Amino acid sequence: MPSGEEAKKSDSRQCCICSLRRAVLKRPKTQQQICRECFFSAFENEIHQVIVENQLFRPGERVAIGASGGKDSTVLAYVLSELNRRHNYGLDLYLLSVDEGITGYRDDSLETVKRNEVQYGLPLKIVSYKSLYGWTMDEIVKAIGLKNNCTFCGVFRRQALDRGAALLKTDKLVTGHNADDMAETVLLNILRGDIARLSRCTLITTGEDGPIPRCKPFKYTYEKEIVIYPPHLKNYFYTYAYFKKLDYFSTECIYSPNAYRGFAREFIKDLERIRPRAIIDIIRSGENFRISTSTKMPEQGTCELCGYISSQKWCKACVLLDGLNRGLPRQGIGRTRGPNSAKKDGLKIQPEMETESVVRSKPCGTLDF
Ligand SMILES: Nc1ncnc2c1ncn2[C@@H]1O[C@H](COP(=O)(O)OP(=O)(O)OP(=O)(O)O)[C@@H](O)[C@H]1O
Repeated sequence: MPSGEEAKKSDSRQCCICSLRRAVLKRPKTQQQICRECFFSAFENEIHQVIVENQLFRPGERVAIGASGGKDSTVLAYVLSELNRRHNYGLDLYLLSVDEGITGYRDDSLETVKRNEVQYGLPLKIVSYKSLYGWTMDEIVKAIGLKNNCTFCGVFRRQALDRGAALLKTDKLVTGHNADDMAETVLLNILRGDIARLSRCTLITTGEDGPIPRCKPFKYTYEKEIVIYPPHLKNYFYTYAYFKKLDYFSTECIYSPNAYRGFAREFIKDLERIRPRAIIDIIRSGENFRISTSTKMPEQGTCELCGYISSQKWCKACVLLDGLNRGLPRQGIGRTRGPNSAKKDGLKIQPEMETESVVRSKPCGTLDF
């Protein structure tokens, strides 16, 4: 909620868009003082424009919405079903959830998605790590500990969403990644010097050469406009999810001490406080990066084991799974040697080699979307 002073200020102002109603919020993205109705229109129209200008969908397509029950994907499911109706996109929308097997977190958020299924009238499909990989995240964390578990979760989720979308026979998968997520990822890929990921992380649609294209309709949508800003940061905003009274799950993952990403996030929030455009500027910088034609890029192939897209002999999920199943849970973490490099140069992986490189690696989870 805004402080008393902020509330008083906006009480006395008229909406700068319609000049009819009282302004009830200052848009984080543009700093305009506007009324609730104009905020809804501006928020939804911007997303509609992004969808149209980038030709994200074609009439008749089946689209899976990656639904975690969290703020972004809940707002995405709501807005996309509204826009689909209003603008006759002609899409068949589905909710697709991945149950990572995190007791006390994902089981609760899945209850939210089950309610969203009824509230928005969208069919729901749930796929689980246990059924796809034979492991839950609770079991993985027992094997690897809290450090680096985000790597497993990110890699497995990516594939799980693709596999779920294939089961639903959808043409596209959309996720609720927002502008803040995008800016963070640009920054993290720069910090890691990961040219290949940097060149594709700002694309609104990725994976067109893979099993299923993925789109991010919230690419330019500020997190602060999606949901109320965390109260501990002392900055309160009435935002879309709040005004629309949407039913979402707001607890952080109990296994997410992803410190490196957390620093990037805080850095971007600090920049945004000084200059709200900073988030868009970072995304634009990412979009404008050009990789020299002489830079060697990884070639896309398929995993020898599971057939999933991979630039190595084994995809990352198979490397991680192989490590888990052989009691070497650190295999494939960071820049450790794994079956891919071992196969290439005929080396046998020694646990001590892995431990040494794990110390140098940083827990970033996956920096791809
Ligand atoms: N368990 C899941 N099942 C289905 N989709 C998921 C799941 N986890 C993440 N996603 C998809 O990936 C997007 C980004 O997820 P991430 O956890 O990085 O960010 P988030 O800001 O917490 O998103 P959200 O608020 O939607 O949970 C989500 O918006 C959603 O579309």
